[in-house]
Amino acid sequence: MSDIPHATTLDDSLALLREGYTYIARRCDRLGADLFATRLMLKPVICMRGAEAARIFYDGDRFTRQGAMPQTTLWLLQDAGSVQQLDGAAHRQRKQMFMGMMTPEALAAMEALLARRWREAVARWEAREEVVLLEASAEVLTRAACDWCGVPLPEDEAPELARELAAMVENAGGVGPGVLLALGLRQRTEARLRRLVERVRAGEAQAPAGSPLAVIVAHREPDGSLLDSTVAAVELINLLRPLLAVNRYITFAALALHEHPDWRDRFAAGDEADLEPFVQELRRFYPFFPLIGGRARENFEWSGHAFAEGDWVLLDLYGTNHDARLWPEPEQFRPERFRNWAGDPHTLIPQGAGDFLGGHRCPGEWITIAILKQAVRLLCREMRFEVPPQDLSVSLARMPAAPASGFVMSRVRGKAARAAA
Ligand code: HEM
Repeated sequence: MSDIPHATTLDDSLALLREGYTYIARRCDRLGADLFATRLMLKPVICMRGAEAARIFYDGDRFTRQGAMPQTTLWLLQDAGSVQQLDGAAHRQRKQMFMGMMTPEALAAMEALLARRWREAVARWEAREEVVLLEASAEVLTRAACDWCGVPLPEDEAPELARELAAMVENAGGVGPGVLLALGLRQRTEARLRRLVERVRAGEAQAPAGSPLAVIVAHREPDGSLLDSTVAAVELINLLRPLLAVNRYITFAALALHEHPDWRDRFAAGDEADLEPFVQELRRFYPFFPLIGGRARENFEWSGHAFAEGDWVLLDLYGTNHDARLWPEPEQFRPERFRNWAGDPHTLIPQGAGDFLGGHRCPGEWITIAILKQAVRLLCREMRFEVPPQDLSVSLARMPAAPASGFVMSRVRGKAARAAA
């Protein structure tokens, strides 16, 4: 690794924890390079950022996700046996299963389910003095996600499942006492979904026709076998958990609308011309996944560096979304920048880069955008609320990030209540 700059310290784990989302970009700026070598958790690693780095990392079959993340992060997020841990033809076949779920009709169905669950929740929020949007939207999304997936969820179990799924996201950073608790909760969720898969296969429970549950239960591996029931449960969680995780973007949407009331007024008036640019800017601007890890599957050269099979590499997602060469004035929230955006797959990369089927780009990107558009409509057009004094700061050292207060709303009133008043 002597051909590329090295970060100066012996091990940078503490610096990564301290600097969070800005860790890689700061060093790239300081070293004047898009890649550098360092050590994390005492292991050698190459960090890189930028559109060209994203292309190298995502296009082709150069990297595997196996052995590329701390174990606890893997267990809490994608887990063993999941699509993300597969490579080559096996990955493509499983990924096709996910992409097949993301039809325009299915996205529209999710928008409708979200609106229904949101309206029900607003009626409950009206009775409360204050509502923390980060938590409240997690529960709404859990209900909508289960509806969408075809997973039965008794009314009173939604808060508990929301807590279980949220704990997986909250603790994915892999440090702190919450990790063990989150792992325990995850085992419970996994066991519940495994039983559901087994009952559907035994004809004791119904999976709605065409639902993701029905698709996963019937999906076949390249060798023709059904998915093992544990793997099927893991892939169901790989729908439910990230669908809930969109609560962070919804909370950031509320923050952006609060801080840029001109946008809120436009959406409230029904002007949706810039709704998609607004949502894209949300995904670019606000922190979510800081980085993604991979291990080289082959020897290759890039940017004057010889990568060897087995090398551990981290790609900076947040830093690429804030790279001033790609996004002028990156620290300004400016949806206008997406008005005529050509859709380059390697520059806006909060959910990965490159191609969906050929690589590990997030299959949930379109549904995330659909949910966010609908959430902006619901926040602006279906309810009124006040934003009491609170700490809305977003620490870039905390991964995953969120406004410190979780975005507290008071005096929530829904459209129906407003019309009757
Ligand atoms: C909440 C917003 C989301 C963010 C920030 C996000 C982020 C990401 C990222 C960065 C990756 C790429 C991982 C890699 O390169 O290895 C990824 C992959 C994945 N995401 Fe998402 N995601 C989100 C929502 C979703 C949703 C809504 C779903 C499902 C409905 C989903 C399901 C998946 C799956 C299954 C993969 C693995 C894909 C593969 O390995 O081929 N994600 N996500």
